[in-house]
Amino acid sequence: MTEPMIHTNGLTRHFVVKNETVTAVAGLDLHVEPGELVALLGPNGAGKSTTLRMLTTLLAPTSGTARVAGYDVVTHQRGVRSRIGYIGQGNGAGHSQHGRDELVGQGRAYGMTKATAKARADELIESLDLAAVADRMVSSLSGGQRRRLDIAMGLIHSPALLFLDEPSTGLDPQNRANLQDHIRRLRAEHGTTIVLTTHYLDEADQLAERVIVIDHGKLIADDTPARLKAEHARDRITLTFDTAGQAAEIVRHPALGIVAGADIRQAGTTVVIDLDGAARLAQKLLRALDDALIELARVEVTQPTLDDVFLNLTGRSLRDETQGASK
Ligand SMILES: Nc1ncnc2c1ncn2[C@@H]1O[C@H](COP(=O)(O)OP(=O)(O)OP(=O)(O)O)[C@@H](O)[C@H]1O
Repeated sequence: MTEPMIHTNGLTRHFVVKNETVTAVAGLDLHVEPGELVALLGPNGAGKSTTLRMLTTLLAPTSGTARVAGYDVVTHQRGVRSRIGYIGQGNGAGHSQHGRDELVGQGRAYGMTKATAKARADELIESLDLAAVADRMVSSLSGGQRRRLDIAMGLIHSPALLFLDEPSTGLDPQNRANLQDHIRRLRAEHGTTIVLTTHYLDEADQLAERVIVIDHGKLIADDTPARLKAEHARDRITLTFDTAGQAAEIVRHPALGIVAGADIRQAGTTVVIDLDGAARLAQKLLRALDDALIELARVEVTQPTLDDVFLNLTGRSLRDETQGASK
């Protein structure tokens, strides 16, 4: 049996701020297998970065244990560091050098020979699409190019496990999509285990095979995006009427018997119906409403998002809390 890439037991970190104890991470049990692409998702202050900093040996746990890439993060820090890459928030390549030189320098810092470091830098420049800019000053690169160079820096020593702390924050949608493609390719070509933190619900949904949702330092859900949505959220049919009075009438109308078992509520001029299998039932419902001569202003059928999952698990929206960060 192969050893898991990450295994934590009751991982906990407190900070003492002005005589008050802040629990940033509260007893996390995590398990990541080699080759997985996992997203840690949670609102601001949930404990994502603190978790990553403990897993990468940058911060000691207050209690609990963590084994990463075969080593204990407290007793074998060097072992962990030799096998992982870590791209923190806004760190990485310096400004005053050429990208290629930064990469070779980083390789040398890991004890690689000059020739090996150069060959590896060439390989990463190629695979992260940096050929056109690798010989420019780092300070002249765009945000997306900088992020890709940061990732190349984290990969110079061919780590088995790569941690990315909010890789897409600050990038425009096009650069985010491009970066996500590169992350997928890295995994496909090299089998690198990737653990990333993100505020972006769609990023976690599209990119990760497994999403670990953290809130107040605790794990609140851990599964594939599809299963999280199937288990913790339902499809939604939203009916909009011209007046709130019409909407109130519809809530009690027999035509809604079609969606018996659904969670039905009125909000102003809309009637929101949460149920499983909305696509199938929406058609029947519309036919029944039509037969009853009920006029609709608008109909919308939507699939649940990871935000719905978070909302159902915590009663709060992740979207509201992360608005500032998503701009
Ligand atoms: N060095 C520190 N000293 C005191 N408190 C800290 C420290 N680092 C983190 N915290 C607190 O621990 C909690 C978790 O912070 P952390 O940065 O891990 O969250 P996060 O999920 O990464 O948030 P974000 O998405 O905003 O980066 C927060 O309440 C934060 O204020």
